[in-house]
Amino acid sequence: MPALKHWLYMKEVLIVAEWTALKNIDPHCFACGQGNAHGLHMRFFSDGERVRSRLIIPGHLRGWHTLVHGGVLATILDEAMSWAAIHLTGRFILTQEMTVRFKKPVRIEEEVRVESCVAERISPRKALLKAEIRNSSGDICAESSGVFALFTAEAFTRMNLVPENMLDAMNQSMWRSA
Ligand SMILES: CCCCCCCC/C=C\CCCCCCCC(=O)SCCNC(=O)CCNC(=O)[C@H](O)C(C)(C)COP(=O)(O)OP(=O)(O)OC[C@H]1O[C@@H](n2cnc3c(N)ncnc32)[C@H](O)[C@@H]1OP(=O)(O)O
Repeated sequence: MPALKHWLYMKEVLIVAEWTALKNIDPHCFACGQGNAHGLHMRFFSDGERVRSRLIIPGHLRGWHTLVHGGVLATILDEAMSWAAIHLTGRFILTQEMTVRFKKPVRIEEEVRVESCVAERISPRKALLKAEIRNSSGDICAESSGVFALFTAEAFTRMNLVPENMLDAMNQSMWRSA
């Protein structure tokens, strides 16, 4: 897949940052699983400092009338922070806590973009992540911050949350691009 290009100007030197598609090995996740019939089918890209995705939120995920349900926006933010935590720290993760600020309504069937980054590596086992959702006009509609627990493969294995074969597949491929 051709990489998207993001142009950054720093100290008058033009740097081209490649946005690389990130590999997903779990087809069932509600947010990113490509095989989940009821899911959001999010795909992620990273330039090495940020992670981003864009999607159109389907009509069955509405709250009031044509507005996207706030819990769905929280899921999108959680997922974006999770992928940033995984791919930018190189660890397995669990969301430990998150805060969401809903700033503007988002409409169903409208394209939104979400972008996330690591704000602070609090300790070897914790990171603070941030994410924001923008509508098609570029307005920030929702933003979040969250504390993520970071696990080595060995520590994540001890948590016994993911079957061993899946853990192996993740371990072999999670930090490679698609
Ligand atoms: C995920 C990997 C994916 C790989 C990806 C491949 C490609 C991508 C594909 C697909 C991506 C999908 C991405 C989806 C992501 C979605 C995110 C979610 O929805 S996560 C679900 C919601 N969150 C929870 O369910 C957390 C529930 N909470 C907890 O489990 C605990 O609160 C926890 C672990 C976060 C903190 O535990 P405490 O509050 O008890 O903290 P303390 O007292 O420090 O720890 C107690 C003991 O727990 C272990 N422990 C805790 N944190 C640890 C850490 N960071 N490392 C190692 N061990 C740890 C240690 O044994 C520790 O004992 P000692 O302190 O060592 O004596």
